[in-house]
Amino acid sequence: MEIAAASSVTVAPQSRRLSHASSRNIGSVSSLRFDLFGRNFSVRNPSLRVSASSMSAFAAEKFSPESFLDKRESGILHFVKYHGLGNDFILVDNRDSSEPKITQEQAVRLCDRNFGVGADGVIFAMPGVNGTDYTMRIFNSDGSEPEMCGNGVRCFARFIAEIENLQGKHSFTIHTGAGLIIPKIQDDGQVMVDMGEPILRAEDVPTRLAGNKGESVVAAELLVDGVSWNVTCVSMGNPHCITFGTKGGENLRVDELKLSEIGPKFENHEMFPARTNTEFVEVLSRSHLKMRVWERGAGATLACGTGACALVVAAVLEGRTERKCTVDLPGGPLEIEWKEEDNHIYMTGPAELVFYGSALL
Ligand SMILES: N[C@@H](CCC[C@H](N)C(=O)O)C(=O)O
Repeated sequence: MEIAAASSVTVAPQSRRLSHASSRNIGSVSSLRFDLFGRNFSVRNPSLRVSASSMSAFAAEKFSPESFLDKRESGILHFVKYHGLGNDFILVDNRDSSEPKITQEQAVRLCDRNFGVGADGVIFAMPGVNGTDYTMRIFNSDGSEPEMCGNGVRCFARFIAEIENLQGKHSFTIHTGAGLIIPKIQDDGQVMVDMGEPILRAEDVPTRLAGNKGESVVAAELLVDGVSWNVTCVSMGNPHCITFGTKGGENLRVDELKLSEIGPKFENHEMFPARTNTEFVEVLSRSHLKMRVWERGAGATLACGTGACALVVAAVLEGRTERKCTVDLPGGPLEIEWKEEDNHIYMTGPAELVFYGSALL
């Protein structure tokens, strides 16, 4: 049985128990809606029996993902949490507006793993522009706004399929800060994304390191805390600094890295005017790489899709691998191919729904 309780239901703020002057037992419920401090709340499967006094009790509409997302109470954000290989996001249905439903400060609070929902970022599904189906915007967990997110766009595709109630194979055109991105949901649920072309011109990455291969920065020297690292700089719309190790040093063993010490030094290095994401990479074979990432605005994450694409480009430019590679990230593998015929990078990997929720703003 589902019950929607109108505003005449009162809740004792401290005990959080329904209070009632005179009561009429209306049985056990599987879903309850009520007002608290002027806000509407939903409780599924409440372990209580509800008594109604002067209130009017009536059957609510069925509690389903669609009706859940359609509610627009002020002060409450309905969201769906997804992850792509452990890189996790709060997805917001923003299809009715080109302004994000929450501020960057609110995103920081929601992403907090102790005081909020917990996520690496918040992603907004917005109306398309210039003939595209949708626009994707994202706030990092520190509130900054990146141009693009690879794992996020796979989650975005699954989210759209969910809220548009689409089944099976689907493809969308998505406008992002990195231009047009086209994800395709495959039969097995994995998402293949045309991530477009890499940007290599130093100024456009952006990096202040001087181009050493034409205008690109490939296997160049970057001094970090007195240590000389070998870096290649690639933008996938967002900036990446890729390193396979120190100058003249051994191949990196990424498990041995002190990522939280070294990561912020790359992220905030003066050579990166827009800060940078950094991928530390170990070459396992000419088609198999292993990486750990320190993300701009989010720190150590379990996966970075744009990072995996950028590092395959770097590995090819440095002559370390073929153009098609499996990249092992802490959260699992991604398949990446940098195609010669169109210069586009294709990324294939999973995106999983974790839970639906509502958060107080
Ligand atoms: N994890 C993402 C990248 C998210 C944006 C990044 N932190 C930035 O600031 O550029 C991915 O999967 O690509």
